[in-house]
Amino acid sequence: MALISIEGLRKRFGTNEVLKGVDLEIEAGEVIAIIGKSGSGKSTLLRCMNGLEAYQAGKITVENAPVTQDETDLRSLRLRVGMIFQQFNLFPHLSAGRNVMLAPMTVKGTKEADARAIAEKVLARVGLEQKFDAFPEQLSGGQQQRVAIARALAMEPRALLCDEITSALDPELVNEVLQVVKGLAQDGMTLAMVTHEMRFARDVCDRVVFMHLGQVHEIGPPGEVFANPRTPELQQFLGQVQ
Ligand SMILES: Nc1ncnc2c1ncn2[C@@H]1O[C@H](COP(=O)(O)OP(=O)(O)OP(=O)(O)O)[C@@H](O)[C@H]1O
Repeated sequence: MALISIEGLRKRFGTNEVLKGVDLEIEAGEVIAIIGKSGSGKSTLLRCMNGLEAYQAGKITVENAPVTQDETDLRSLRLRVGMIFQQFNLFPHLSAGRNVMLAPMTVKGTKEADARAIAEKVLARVGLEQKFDAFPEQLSGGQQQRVAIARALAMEPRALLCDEITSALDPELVNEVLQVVKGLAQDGMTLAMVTHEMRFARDVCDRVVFMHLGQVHEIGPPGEVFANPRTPELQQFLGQVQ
């Protein structure tokens, strides 16, 4: 049984159909890179998986529970699936530690002392155990994104969805964030990443999903997808990004 299962997913904004029947199964512990041209529907696919966007047709389940816009379903989904965005979205008036503590305290009702212990643990996991009391403006972009990853981890999710999480960073800060994600992958976290980092996709991911015009156009292990693209669309895309 796949951890995340997507069947015949269709999503439109007004008359613009952005996802045109997406099928995808993600197993527990799998690391998936979602690649494709701008506008091919990558972000929309992730946002549908996390209940941030409603969809018109098809079915998404996480651990067999349907992803819908129903409040109860959404609350249970938030406990199981975390999402990290291009923008870090930290509260500027709260320390790194407090940013991390907030999620379990507000969503799960975790007591303050327990939330603090969780925050210390997850900040250590992203290499920021020294930065509990630092405010976002005192941190680099890479460090802020690592706090955002820690905040997602504080919910003890079954899967993490990452939407271009290094795209807002200066090039020299990209690697420290990717290293953290690589560590999570090695620890068995289920990950779906929309990314432009082809080397990361090749080195770390189990499978690569190439989106084109709102559909999964090619899918397979990176060794196959990058070395032997079957369609001209993927050949052209790889020619542009590599
Ligand atoms: N909230 C929205 N309202 C209307 N149209 C939207 C909305 N979000 C996305 N779209 C449209 O959906 C299409 C797919 O967008 P999406 O962001 O999923 O693509 P993408 O592959 O992630 O692209 P990028 O790499 O540029 O982020 C685009 O045509 C976009 O304009």
